[in-house]
Amino acid sequence: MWEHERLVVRTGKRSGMTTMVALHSTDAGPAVGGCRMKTYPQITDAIADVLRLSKAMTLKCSAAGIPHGGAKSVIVVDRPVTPQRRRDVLLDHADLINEFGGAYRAGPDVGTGPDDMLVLKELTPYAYCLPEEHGGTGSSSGPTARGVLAALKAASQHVFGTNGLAGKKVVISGFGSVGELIARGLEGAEVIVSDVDESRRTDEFGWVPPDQAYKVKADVLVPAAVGGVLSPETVKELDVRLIVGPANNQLTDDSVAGLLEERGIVWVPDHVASAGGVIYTLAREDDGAGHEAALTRVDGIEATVRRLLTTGQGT
Ligand SMILES: NC(=O)c1ccc[n+]([C@@H]2O[C@H](COP(=O)([O-])OP(=O)(O)OC[C@H]3O[C@@H](n4cnc5c(N)ncnc54)[C@H](O)[C@@H]3O)[C@@H](O)[C@H]2O)c1
Repeated sequence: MWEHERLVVRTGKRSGMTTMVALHSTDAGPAVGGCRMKTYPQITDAIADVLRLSKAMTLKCSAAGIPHGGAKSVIVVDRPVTPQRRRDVLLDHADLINEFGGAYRAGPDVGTGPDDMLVLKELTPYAYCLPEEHGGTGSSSGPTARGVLAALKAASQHVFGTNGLAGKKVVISGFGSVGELIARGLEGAEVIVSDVDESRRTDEFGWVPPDQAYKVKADVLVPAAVGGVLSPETVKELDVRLIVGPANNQLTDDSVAGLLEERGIVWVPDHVASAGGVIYTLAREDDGAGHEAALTRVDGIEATVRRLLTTGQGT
């Protein structure tokens, strides 16, 4: 069933590349979401991705109690992206954002960062997370990781009866900017990391090849790479008791939540665990909160997860 307010796909006049915005809902307020720059096998895969991700943003804002709806945008990488072409496609994308008249406000996502937001800002006021030297809050990876650690705190109390994960074995799939910060924040835990990029391997933490990350016997699994990693097939092979991570849209479909429950595996939905970045950014950039006050809001994810796990109600 179609449940989105709007989907607009455009061919950029400067770059010739395809960019799109999916507006899932503005019921709670103007929609926010990241701008993803990625290669897809087919254009229909990009459309499916932007639709799924925009819906997840509505859930994320709602669970975090943020007065915004959900949206997302995608820039489809279908040719080599030279610096000039990157700039051109970002300016094309800014034109598209402006078509929404403020109903969609974009931040960075996979494949984009604060410098890209600075380019958007040349043509649209609706861009978050500019570099700090340009008055923005920069990368949201730190607050996102902090939110996942807050979620892990509540969930470890619920599952293991422990205040933290000291002595527990934790596998992190995706040793990128958020995964690395989570690894460093897990005091006293045995941390095993995994990444498709071998160059991310470090002696600081244990290592498993990416195709083994969802099969290793451990206490906790942290999906911190891509979505669609929890499927009926992968769930059968899991040997963990708890899953909490930042990757968006971890389930291949909603029925997988039931399969995890049947196997006695506690899963904290990604729209709850990954909300630290958006909570922090909006607190600072829209509400004018200071750094510490914004982090206190991010830490509220711990109480949200505790409520979710004890009563089934996240908000
Ligand atoms: N950065 C944020 O503030 C934020 C906020 C909310 C959600 N997320 C989500 O969290 C996840 C991680 O974000 P990030 O900012 O750290 O991204 P990132 O690009 O810095 O890191 C992702 C890492 O995953 C690796 N990877 C890709 N495919 C993989 C696979 N199949 N198996 C194992 N590793 C794989 C990449 O090589 C990379 O090192 C993403 O799904 C992102 O959408 C991030």
